[in-house]
Amino acid sequence: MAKQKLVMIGNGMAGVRTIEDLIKENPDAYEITIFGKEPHPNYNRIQLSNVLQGDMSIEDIILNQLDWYETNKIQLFTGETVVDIDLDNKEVISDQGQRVAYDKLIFATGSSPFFIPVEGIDKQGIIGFRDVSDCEVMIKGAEEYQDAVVIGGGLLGLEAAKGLKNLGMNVSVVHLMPHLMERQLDAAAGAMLKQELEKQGINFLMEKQTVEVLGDERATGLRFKDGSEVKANLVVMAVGIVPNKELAQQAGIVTNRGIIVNDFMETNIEDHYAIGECAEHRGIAYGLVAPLYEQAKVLAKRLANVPTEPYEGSVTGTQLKVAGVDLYSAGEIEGDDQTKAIRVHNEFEGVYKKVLIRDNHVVGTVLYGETTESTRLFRMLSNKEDVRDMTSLSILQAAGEAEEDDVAAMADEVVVCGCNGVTKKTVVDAIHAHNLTSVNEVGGCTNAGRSCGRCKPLIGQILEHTLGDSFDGAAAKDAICSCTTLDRDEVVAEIKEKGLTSVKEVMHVLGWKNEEGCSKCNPALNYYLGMIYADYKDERDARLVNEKMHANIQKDGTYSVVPRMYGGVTTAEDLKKLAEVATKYEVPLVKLTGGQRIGLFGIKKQDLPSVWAELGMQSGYAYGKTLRTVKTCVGARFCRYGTQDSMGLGMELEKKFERIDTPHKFKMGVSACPRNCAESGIKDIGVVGIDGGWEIYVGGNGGTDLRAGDLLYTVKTKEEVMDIASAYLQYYRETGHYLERTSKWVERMGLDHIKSVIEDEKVRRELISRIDQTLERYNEPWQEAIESDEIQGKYYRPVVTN
Ligand SMILES: Cc1cc2nc3c(=O)[nH]c(=O)nc-3n(C[C@H](O)[C@H](O)[C@H](O)COP(=O)(O)OP(=O)(O)OC[C@H]3O[C@@H](n4cnc5c(N)ncnc54)[C@H](O)[C@@H]3O)c2cc1C
Ligand SMILES: NC(=O)c1ccc[n+]([C@@H]2O[C@H](COP(=O)([O-])OP(=O)(O)OC[C@H]3O[C@@H](n4cnc5c(N)ncnc54)[C@H](O)[C@@H]3O)[C@@H](O)[C@H]2O)c1
Ligand code: SF4
Ligand code: FES
Repeated sequence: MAKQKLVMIGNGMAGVRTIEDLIKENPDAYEITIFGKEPHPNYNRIQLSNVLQGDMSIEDIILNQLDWYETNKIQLFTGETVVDIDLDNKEVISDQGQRVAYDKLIFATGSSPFFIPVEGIDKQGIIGFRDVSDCEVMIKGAEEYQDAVVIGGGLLGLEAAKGLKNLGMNVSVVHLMPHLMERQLDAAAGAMLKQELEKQGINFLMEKQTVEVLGDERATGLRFKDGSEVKANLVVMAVGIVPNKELAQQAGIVTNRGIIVNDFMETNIEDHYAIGECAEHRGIAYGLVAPLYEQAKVLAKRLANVPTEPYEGSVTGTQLKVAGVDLYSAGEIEGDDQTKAIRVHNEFEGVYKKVLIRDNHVVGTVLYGETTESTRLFRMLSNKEDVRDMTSLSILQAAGEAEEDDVAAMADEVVVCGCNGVTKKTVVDAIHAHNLTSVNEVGGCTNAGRSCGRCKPLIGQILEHTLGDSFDGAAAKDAICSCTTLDRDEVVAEIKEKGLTSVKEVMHVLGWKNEEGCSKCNPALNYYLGMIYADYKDERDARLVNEKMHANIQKDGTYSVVPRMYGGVTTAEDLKKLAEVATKYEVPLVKLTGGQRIGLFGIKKQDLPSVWAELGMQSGYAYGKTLRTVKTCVGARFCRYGTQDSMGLGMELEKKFERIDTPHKFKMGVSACPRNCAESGIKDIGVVGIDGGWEIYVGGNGGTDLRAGDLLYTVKTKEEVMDIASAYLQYYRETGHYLERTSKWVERMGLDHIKSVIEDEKVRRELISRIDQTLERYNEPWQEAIESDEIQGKYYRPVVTN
């Protein structure tokens, strides 16, 4: 018997999830055709905020690669829009003139951004934030223009604003109401959010009604009802969305705000269904994936002819995906005469929690600054749990504890992944049935974690609990330490995705087993945070002892002091100072180091600040995971073989990159001819002068893992050396594992791959720009210690005991 033909209009998140579920129910039920207006396979629209913020690429957010469609024999037409439906003949008609017949038709057309109908709204430079192309326009706009305005201070507007800010624009958010996200937050939480985002450099224009877009062809600004104006060459509309219902409406299907469906996602015309944001169910068109995926399950079963419960609507919870903001909101926000509120407002710690209760049931919650209770409160809310026997404190505090501390105590029916409605039991069953050992594998099997990603740490804990020792065995190989099961890439991705900004926050949010962390993860997390955020405020206490002290501890408990001698060059003045200090403090050993400088060994901890003050020199970071030295030969200035100014280039390199944090220590060498007196062949970056230029070697190592450097490039000028060194160093910073030397990193990444990255002009420029931004954050640590009584008290004064 010929298969029935199923056509779906729209290749987005809700629609494709329906097809995935349908295939699981019955892979052979239909011959499936999908039309997608966008040129991409189905991708995770939720993560567009991360694409805009530069943390992910389009490739990273693809949910179904093209081979998924092929494997499942789905005919996919991308970049093709359905423009009409012939209901009588059951055919869809595309903008490319294609007619495709169907037995059943699904509308999965999503929504479009709402554009406020004001004068000038059709000018250039005004866009929504809905798809990949919008992201591309914004990213390009940020390269050309300075001033961006986002209209709408809701979820989408704030995520757009943060993305544009990260792209280096001046960003103002125009909001109609007195506080931000008024659909999700009350005034108190809204004010806290505004304050945090202002700290992050976003400007707010509250209670402003836009009446006109200024400018000729392109927007130059906005005018408001009160007569005031703001400059803007890029305007992002984020004032809500409108379901794409026109096609259905044209065809005679009943619509209201969206396409009206019953509890089985059926429209008023047989064999015609609607799913996702374009559908209106019991008066609601949802704009979050969790309810849409619930709808998808029901529709998939309906299409597969499998009995299903009806879809009766959803309670939704939301969070904002912006760095440094931890908020959660579900259900009612303000309450009424019948509701009682439990409220905690800790202004000192920036925490606000409100739970609304009516008739002994939680009906709403707003959390700001601390959201560990969100899953539990949401469950109480959606399950309509009776709370009459609970105290107000236990309603607030009971949440989170059991889940966090004891996965074993978590009931089977607890929803682990809110976006995808996956329970603990589903995860555990999948782990057993399919021998799953990683969070990604659980996602592949159950969908848990495949949307916003907030639940991934909890899935990790369930994996660990379920597999016990065998999980440790499977995960330990990659986990950054035994406090977590997450590996380096997962931790970095989570930090970016959730906008985590401190070591403690990472440990807390990602469910560290040991809340203080250990000596492995503390410095590693501090490094990764500093690598991700150019303006990161270093957490000194998270560092290893030598870096914390800014001096190398010796075997007898004393310290060494090794000041910078850029390029191994010193002066009589500096030598005199070193001699005076060595005499005054009775320094037991004055030694030339392997890196061409002079070290003072055996200095008492309490003498360190005064030694540094009297030397008046810069720290040589002989203790740091950073640039140590740039060894140079005398080069063309004095040596008869020298072809280049090796000392000049070496000093320039050292001055530029001193203090930059790297995954491990980093050494450079510059020799002015292939005789290589500065041992450039065994340096992390080694530069060798040749006639008319320089050779740049990378990945060399003269330590325990002896390795000769690989030739990366031959260039003509010093400027090119500086650029390549910048890009190379930054790429190592961004992809290296903490404590991985470049000799290992080059082998892991592959020299050809590194070359291809650096050769891409755009990528190279971006890497250089990021390292330049990061370099701005460093101060001279010895100077800081000299000037700060607090630092001296905390780190260098002896502890007095009575
Ligand atoms: C930046 C951003 C961040 C978000 N963050 C979150 C979040 O954190 N959490 C959350 O739950 N939700 C979030 N959302 C909302 C979530 O992405 C949507 O709810 C979800 O994508 C809706 O799925 P859908 O399939 O209904 O629509 P879509 O994913 O929009 O898919 C519809 C597809 O249909 C195509 N289409 C439309 N008309 C036609 C036609 N005539 N012919 C062919 N193709 C057509 C469209 O081009 C589109 O590709 C976010 C949305 C955005 C834009
Ligand atoms: N983190 C998330 O869950 C997330 C992130 C992004 C988008 N989304 C979804 O995407 C959809 C669109 O988001 P959204 O933020 O555009 O919609 P929204 O309706 O949630 O917020 C729009 C905001 O714009 C304000 N506004 C309306 N008219 C205005 C005007 N003329 N001037 C200034 N402000 C005005 C409103 O007061 C409101 O706060 C929603 O469904 C949302 O749930 C969710
Ligand atoms: S590397 Fe060449 S230029 Fe430099 S000191 Fe040695 S011989 Fe002279
Ligand atoms: S809660 Fe969003 S992916 Fe699991």
